[in-house]
Amino acid sequence: MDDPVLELRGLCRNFGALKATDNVSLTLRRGEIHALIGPNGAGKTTLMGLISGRIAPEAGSVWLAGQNITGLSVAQRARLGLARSFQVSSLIPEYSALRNVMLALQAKQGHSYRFLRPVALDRGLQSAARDMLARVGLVPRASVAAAFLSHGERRLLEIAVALALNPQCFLLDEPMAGLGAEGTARLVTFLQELKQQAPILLVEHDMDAVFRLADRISVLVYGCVIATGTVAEIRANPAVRAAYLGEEPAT
Ligand SMILES: Nc1ncnc2c1ncn2[C@@H]1O[C@H](COP(=O)(O)OP(=O)(O)OP(=O)(O)O)[C@@H](O)[C@H]1O
Repeated sequence: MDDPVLELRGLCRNFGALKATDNVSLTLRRGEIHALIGPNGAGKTTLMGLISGRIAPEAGSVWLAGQNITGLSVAQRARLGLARSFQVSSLIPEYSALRNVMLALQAKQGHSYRFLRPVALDRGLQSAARDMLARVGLVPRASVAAAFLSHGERRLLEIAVALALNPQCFLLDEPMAGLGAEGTARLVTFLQELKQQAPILLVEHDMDAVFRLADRISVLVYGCVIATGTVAEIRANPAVRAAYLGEEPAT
C-alpha cells in the first residue's frame, strides 16, 4: 500500500493538567476522506491546530509525504501542500472571487501577497483562476466581491483558493457548518470528487454528512483515539456507541 500522505505519530498536547491530545497516531491515505469525530471538548480543534502548526506538541511528530514537518511554521506547512480550509480570513472580502484565486496562484508562484503585479492584466493567471472557479461551480460569480457572496459560496471559494495551492492534502474544519440542506448536499458531492485530487482530513459535526462521506472515521474521546475504522465498523463499535453515540452497551 502507498505511504500515507499525512501521518501523526504519538502526538501529545496538554493544557495545564488537561491532556487535550493524548498520544494520537493516525494516517491519511491517498484518495480517502478520514473523518475525525468526537464529543464537544474531545480535542478535535487542538489536533487540527497541531497538524496545521498553530499549536506545538509536547511530544510526537507530524509527517507530510514522508517529511517530518513538526518543527515547521503554519506558512511553511502550507507551502509544502498542507491546505487548511474554511478560515474565512483566507479571503480578501473586497476583492472579487476571481481575484482572490489569482492572488493565491500568484502566492504559490512565490510572489508576495501584498506587492502584486497588475494581476488583472495577467491572462495566464486569469484563465488558471477561472479553471479553479469552474471546479467549484463559481464561474457565474467570478466578478462578485467575496464579501457579497453567500456563506456557502464563500466556502466554495475557500476551496478554490486551497486548490490554487495544489495541496497534498486538505484539513477541513466543519465545512458544513451554516450550510442549509442544499448547500450541504452540494458540498458532499464536491468533496467526494475533491478527495481524488488530495485526501481530506475532515472534522464535522454533521453525522449524516460524515457517514455519507468518510472512507474511515477516527473517534476522539478525552484526547485519545478510541477507534479507527470504516463507517460500518465505527457504527457497530460498542465502545464508540457507549462513549459517543450516547447508547448504553447491550447487556
Ligand atoms: N488554549 C487552551 N487553553 C486551555 N484549555 C484549552 C485550550 N484549548 C482547548 N482547551 C481545552 O482542551 C480540550 C479540547 O478542546 P478542543 O477545542 O480541542 O475540543 P473540540 O473537540 O474541538 O471541541 P468542540 O467540538 O466543542 O469544538 C477542552 O477541554 C478545552 O477546554
